[in-house]
Amino acid sequence: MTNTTTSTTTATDPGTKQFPSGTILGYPRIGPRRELKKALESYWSGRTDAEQLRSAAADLRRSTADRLTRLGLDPVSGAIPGGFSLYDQVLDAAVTLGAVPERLSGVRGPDGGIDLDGYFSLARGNADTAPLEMTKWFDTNYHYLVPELSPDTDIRLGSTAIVDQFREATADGVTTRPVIVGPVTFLLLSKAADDAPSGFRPLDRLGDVVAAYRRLLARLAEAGAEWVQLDEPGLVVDGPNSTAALGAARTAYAELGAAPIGAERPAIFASLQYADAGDAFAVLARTPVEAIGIDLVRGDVPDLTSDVVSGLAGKTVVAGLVDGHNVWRTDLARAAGVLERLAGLVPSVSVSTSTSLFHVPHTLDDEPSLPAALKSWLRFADEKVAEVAVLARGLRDGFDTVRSEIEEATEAGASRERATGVRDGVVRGRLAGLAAGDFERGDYARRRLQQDRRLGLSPLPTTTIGSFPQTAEVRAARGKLRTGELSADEYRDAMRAEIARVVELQHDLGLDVIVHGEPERSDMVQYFAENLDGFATTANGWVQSYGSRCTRPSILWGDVSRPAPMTVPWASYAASLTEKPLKGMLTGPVTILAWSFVRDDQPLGDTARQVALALRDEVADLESAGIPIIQVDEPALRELLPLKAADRPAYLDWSVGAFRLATSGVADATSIHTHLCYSEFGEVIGAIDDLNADVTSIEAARSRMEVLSDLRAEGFSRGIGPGVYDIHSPRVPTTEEITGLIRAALESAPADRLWVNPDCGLKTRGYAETRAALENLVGAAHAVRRTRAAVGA
Ligand SMILES: Nc1nc2c(c(=O)[nH]1)N[C@@H](CNc1ccc(C(=O)N[C@@H](CCC(=O)N[C@@H](CCC(=O)N[C@@H](CCC(=O)O)C(=O)O)C(=O)O)C(=O)O)cc1)CN2
Ligand code: MET
Ligand SMILES: [Zn+2]
Repeated sequence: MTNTTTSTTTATDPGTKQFPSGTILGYPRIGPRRELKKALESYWSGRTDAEQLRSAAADLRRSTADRLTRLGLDPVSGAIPGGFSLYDQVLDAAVTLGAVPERLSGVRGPDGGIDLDGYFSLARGNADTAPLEMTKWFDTNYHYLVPELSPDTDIRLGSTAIVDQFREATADGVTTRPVIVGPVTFLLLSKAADDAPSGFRPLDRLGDVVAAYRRLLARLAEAGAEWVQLDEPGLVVDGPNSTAALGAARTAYAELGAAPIGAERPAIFASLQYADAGDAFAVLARTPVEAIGIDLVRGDVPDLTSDVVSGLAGKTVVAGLVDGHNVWRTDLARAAGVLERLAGLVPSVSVSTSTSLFHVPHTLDDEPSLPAALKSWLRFADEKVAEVAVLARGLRDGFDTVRSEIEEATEAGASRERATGVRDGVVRGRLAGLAAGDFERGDYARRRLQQDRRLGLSPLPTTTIGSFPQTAEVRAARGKLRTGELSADEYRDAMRAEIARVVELQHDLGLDVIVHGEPERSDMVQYFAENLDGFATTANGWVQSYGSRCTRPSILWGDVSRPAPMTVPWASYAASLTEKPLKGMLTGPVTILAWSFVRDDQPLGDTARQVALALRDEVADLESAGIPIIQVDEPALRELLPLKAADRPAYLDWSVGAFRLATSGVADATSIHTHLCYSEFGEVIGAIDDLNADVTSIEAARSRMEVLSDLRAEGFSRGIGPGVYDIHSPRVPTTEEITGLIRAALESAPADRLWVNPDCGLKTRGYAETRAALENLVGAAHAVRRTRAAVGA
């Protein structure tokens, strides 16, 4: 193979440094052993002070820069990205712009700035104010904070933390590449504040936002930054704002690029991520940015018309060939091929990850229990950095110089294809034998009649979403099981004791439908992964989900089957303690996929149906054990909705199909519930109806029941439980507030279909607030029942 890139560097403006040949778009912030989580939680609880938090964060940034240097990124050419955040990168962008909504202006310090506690109040709320809303970052399980803008939000360079961090690294001899969410994506991810006039769109503030970014870039240039990365994944998403977004990108980057490079700004690297670059690539090619990043894991090499290629003069195309969002080893031969092809087409090419690596765990080196064969197919963040370094060396010195690394990767891929467990004839045979009837239940009216008769519930039945607070004692017991300090029997007894306490609490509170409380689950996906064949779980593979909260996504590597019942003993034990109906609790196939790292060697729909069949067996066993209600949670149904409109119908088809396959084996008298949260459901309302669940509980408290009118418009006519208690905050809602929400819900759904429940599970809450809030929830349901009975409704 030949090296075609060395001659291209001259195309770049002589004032501009060449973009580094290999880089990553971002790196995990939480720390290999969750150092940031621990520092944050200890600061929030008052055990440590601001200075200790600042120094823990600085230590983390320093050890990250050291590690990335050791792994082969150049410490002085801007190959090492900044992009650290104490909580969230979108919040950081908002704070950089000083963009604090009027309702939260109390978080400003005396000098008008936002100090550490103000920052955390925006993220987590305080005694007086609700925090910014939190929602999913593109199609991932990471949650960002939603900035609120109005025509008079004060937008100006409000914080220079990003400049300070650049200087901090420089002092250590590392020239980083500061990273910030780009101006257009920032506005696309923002929402209009409640007090904004109707018709206002955040994009209307583009001029002010760009002016503030211009000042930020000037400060970075002054500090010596040669490159800055502006993340613009918002530009690749199909949606009602797509056209406006591309127009805004033209304006924003013409304006930012007009400033003289070196003196007033660093060279600009605009990165597109999470999907095919589509039209955004050509748009950016025509702006005066110096580098454009594209996701070549999810997307293809862009159309390189002569017009686009001439726009690329002086620019570097940064090819995202190492997957930032999944853990499989890169097919280096394929990646090298793409790089060589690109190098022949455009003036200058570099290699990178497809997205920031903060979606994957730190390192495989801290996973002694993962089987060696599986490990040889995997790459976590550090190992991916090494892959980038290999490809960059190939680009610079010719791919012959990395021949052995390429061959090793090819061999690992071949061994994965042949490995036992990757293909299981029994599982495949079962899938091949599925018929249309396996996805269908009986007529809803008949189901409803039989379930009503069996359950005998009052109108507006009360229930919870499944989990009760995960206490330190419960987690400690699981810790002791792992270390062998508790035997399996002792652990089972500890969980049973917890279940008994939770059932008794629900009796005390007067809840109508009882749950076992999920104490045995470290996580609602990991628990099932631990009990199913085809999955592996990690010891330290933590990934940030929001703020200090992390998950250890499981690795779905082979064909999936269920060796034994997973939840039946817990549910049966809980049922034995109560006369009231017990609701069994499972995580649905789509959510199990969404929150795991999933094999990339077959269509997701096939994998989803395998998981669905395993769950179908569990549903059947719960039914045989006499459990009358089975809830199958699908909070991630919206999360996996493809960013490209053309891919959505096929996704909705397989995702809805997998849920139906898991739940359609039951008799009419068995009630199937589902639960959805953490998303805006507008775009998947039709799919929610198609799930064909008897009852759907859905997050609604913060949006004051908005979702109900959408459901009504869709003709949704089965049971519905809009959340009336926002479990994301420790605040206890009053009986009056909840009564108000139930009455609001009654305007969109009749009383005989309405359930009363919280927004989501209670695992992150404490017992004191949980008890108080549920007391008010039951009180509110009873109050509404009484007034309706009095007027004969
Ligand atoms: N996978 C997933 N994604 C999700 C959700 C979810 O529940 N699961 N919910 C939504 C919001 N996201 C969330 C993500 C994480 C957490 C969360 O609370 N995570 C916990 C960890 C939960 C866990 O895995 N717990 C384990 C391990 C706990 C632990 O830290 N153990 C200690 C030892 C404990 C001891 O001995 O006391 C240790 O390893 O150091 C367990 O209970 O077994 C945390 O960050 O603190 C909540 C919501 C959307 N996405
Ligand atoms: C993120 S959805 C959570 C549903 C689960 N049953 C729970 O209550 O925790
Ligand atoms: Zn939920």
